[in-house]
Amino acid sequence: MRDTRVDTERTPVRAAARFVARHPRSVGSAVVLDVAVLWVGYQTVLMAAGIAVVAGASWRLLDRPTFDRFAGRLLRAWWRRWWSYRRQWLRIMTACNLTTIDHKGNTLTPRVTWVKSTFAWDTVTVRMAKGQEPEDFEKVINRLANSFKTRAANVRQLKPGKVALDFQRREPFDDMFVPLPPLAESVEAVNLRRLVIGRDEYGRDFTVDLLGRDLHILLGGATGAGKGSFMWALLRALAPLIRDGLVRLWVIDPKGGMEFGIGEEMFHEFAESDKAGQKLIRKYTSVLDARKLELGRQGVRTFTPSLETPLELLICDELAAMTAYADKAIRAPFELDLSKALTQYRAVGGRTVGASQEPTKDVIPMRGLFPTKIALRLDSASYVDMCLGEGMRDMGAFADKIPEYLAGVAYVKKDGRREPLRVRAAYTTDDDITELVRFCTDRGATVTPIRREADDEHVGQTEEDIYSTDFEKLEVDDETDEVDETDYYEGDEDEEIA
Ligand SMILES: Nc1ncnc2c1ncn2[C@@H]1O[C@H](COP(=O)(O)OP(=O)(O)OP(=O)(O)O)[C@@H](O)[C@H]1O
Repeated sequence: MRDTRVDTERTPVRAAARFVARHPRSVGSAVVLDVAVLWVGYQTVLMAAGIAVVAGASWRLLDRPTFDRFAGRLLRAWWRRWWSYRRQWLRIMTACNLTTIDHKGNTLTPRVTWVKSTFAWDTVTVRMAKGQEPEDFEKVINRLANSFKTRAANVRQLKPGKVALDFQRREPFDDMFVPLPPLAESVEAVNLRRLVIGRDEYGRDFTVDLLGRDLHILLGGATGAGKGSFMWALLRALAPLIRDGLVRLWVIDPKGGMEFGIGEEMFHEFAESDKAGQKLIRKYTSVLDARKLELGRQGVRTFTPSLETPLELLICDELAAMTAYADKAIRAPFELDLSKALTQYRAVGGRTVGASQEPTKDVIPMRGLFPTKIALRLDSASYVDMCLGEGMRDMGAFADKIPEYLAGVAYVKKDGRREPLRVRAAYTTDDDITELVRFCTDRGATVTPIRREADDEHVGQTEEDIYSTDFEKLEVDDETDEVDETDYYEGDEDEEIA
């Protein structure tokens, strides 16, 4: 049986030309090295190589994530391409029945064209042999994973004739304990630009920047994936500011308060039904509209949380219950208000965290407005790009491959960063939540249970009224309401401080 990847009538020159064409970088590096040896002598080249190795090793030791981002993954991809994949390729392809025979009886073998490597996963791009289809690889995917000694593997068709094989080499969170950071005692100990809520795959703190990059956060995850752990870890990181009235929580838990009912006392507003949630967000937007007008009048352009203008954090646990499954009369105004919350309150301290089991466009039409997206374990591969953005799964965000036992593990995509990052949130138990609530309310409860109020401004309205919500008019209305709103909130804060 002959290997026909190279022509039967190959000459050394043709073989060499083909090799150069197929491996331009490796051949280029070898040529540069040879020229350098001839030019400056091998001692100098050896010394330069030694310095480069020591510098690289020190960089890796001091800051592994940046080393990995800029150099490590290239070196690893190059090494793994040669050592792990190409070296044993023919043997494993043959053993897994992934070769075909052409009309002349020649054996055709799939060919590795590219290898990409992240901290935990390798992606091997393969040109299939004639007569193959992606299903041929799918059928033997576990055999491939075992042959290459990887934990898991996965096949994707990239385009006709090409597939990507993803191999998971390691699972950093198997051995990494993610501790719950201790409660900060004072406001001064909290940095809103670095709220620690977990660890990343390198063992670094995973932080959220509520003043800059992470204005609004969308969490996508199947049931039990651990969405709650991200939200509670964030609240825990904000604890002293919540206690002192510098952060106010507006929480919508439309599934009857299953997730957040336990923390009701520490919330400024709490809604545990879709109807109450819609009222809550309406109130939220009117408060921030009023603030926008007021700060605009004063010419204030940079937001600093204060007792007069606290950071207003809106949390919605199951967005789908508000945007997809609620009555149209609730859904339509909620979507308008949520879109407004995501686009208009950056400079006046409005922040939003939303969670959903189905991060599809139908369910969350405004998902593109969340600058930070976190994909926990998802039910389907197609949800990954829907949650994190186009092409993120190809870049290594295999959220659909996160095993159930790794609750709280997720891929994060932040605006301005190309690659997804794998992280795990610290887990907040019910006892930790009780401690948190006690801590945040020891100077007086902050909750104003909106759901118990009977002032539903939509009661008696027709669907048409609600659809014709006019934001310009709303702003005028807000101006009229402004004094009431401000009085109402300042009163609340004063009580808390006293
Ligand atoms: N960060 C974490 N670390 C370890 N275990 C976790 C973590 N987060 C969640 N878990 C485990 O997973 C379980 C489910 O978590 P959680 O209720 O937060 O999921 P969820 O995504 O909010 O689910 P649902 O959508 O059904 O509310 C928890 O009871 C806990 O045992």
